[in-house]
Amino acid sequence: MDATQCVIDVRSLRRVYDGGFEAVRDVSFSVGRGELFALLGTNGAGKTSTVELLEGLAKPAGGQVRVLGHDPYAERAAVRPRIGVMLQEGGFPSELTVAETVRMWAGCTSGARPVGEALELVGLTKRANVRVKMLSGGEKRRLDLALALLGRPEVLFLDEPTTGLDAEGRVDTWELVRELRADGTTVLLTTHYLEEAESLADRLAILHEGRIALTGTPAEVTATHPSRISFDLPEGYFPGDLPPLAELGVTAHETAGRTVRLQTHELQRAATGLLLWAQGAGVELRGLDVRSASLEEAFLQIARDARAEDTAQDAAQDRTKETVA
Ligand SMILES: Nc1ncnc2c1ncn2[C@@H]1O[C@H](COP(=O)(O)OP(=O)(O)OP(=O)(O)O)[C@@H](O)[C@H]1O
Repeated sequence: MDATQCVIDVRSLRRVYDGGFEAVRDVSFSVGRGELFALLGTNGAGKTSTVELLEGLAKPAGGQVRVLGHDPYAERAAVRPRIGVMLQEGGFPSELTVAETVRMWAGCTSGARPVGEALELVGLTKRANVRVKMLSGGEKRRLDLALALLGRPEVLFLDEPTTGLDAEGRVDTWELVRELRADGTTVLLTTHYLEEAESLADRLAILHEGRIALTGTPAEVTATHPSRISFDLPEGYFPGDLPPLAELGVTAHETAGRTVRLQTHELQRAATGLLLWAQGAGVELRGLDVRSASLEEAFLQIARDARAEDTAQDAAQDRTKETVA
């Protein structure tokens, strides 16, 4: 990526908490101007720990972070006015009203949007005179977002922006984030919602136990996993009666009872071949289920692989203990 276009650059980043726990291990990625980059991961994967380093809220134990060409921790004064931050926990004074909160924040923000405009952006206009303590969880998230947007930031960090929002609120927030991106704002987002990353992100990384397990565009990450087809073998037919599966682009198959399960990276070719075969044979493929590869599948596979690795490591440790004993 051209250095002038690179807005966030992270190299071999590490974060170690007191007590020695390494929450971020050798994380590297970069985000270009106007791009939306999503960090995904299971609970405790290290998303917030990473984002806090990018926001300059903590000093890395190793590696390097550059935001808009600066070290966000050491050169906070240069970076802070140009970024907007929506933390997971906002924590505003609960006795102030929504409008008072935004006004107070605007007082500390150079070039702040008018209060009414900020509230309008996040759909809180009608709640302007309500005390913060009376807001719902979703409304508090909107207020958080309004504050992050106050200074018209060049770079926006959104840590789980739609957690706690109802379906309509989520869609509204997605629309707003799309508009901000279209206006040239660079966005780094963490989320638990795979459809959120799939629909918004230009590129994403899936974190697992502090490391990037997979990264790319949503389409690239999805393509690392196969699509699946399953169906019941028609009465009187055996797996050997099916057309040659390799010729249909099937990469793996198994039969359990009468159910056949296939995996393929060429879904259309495999499905068409099977349906043509069924039509030619005059049989029905009962229970036919065709699923294209999804981000969810890629995500779940990482969790499964990690569990299998943990189990293998535990077994190896048990064997070592037995040998020592
Ligand atoms: N202050 C801290 N001291 C020690 N360990 C911490 C601290 N904060 C977080 N951790 C640990 O670091 C790991 C990563 O936490 P982090 O909050 O970054 O994960 P996350 O991916 O954002 O999770 P979630 O999706 O649940 O918000 C977790 O194991 C967590 O328990």
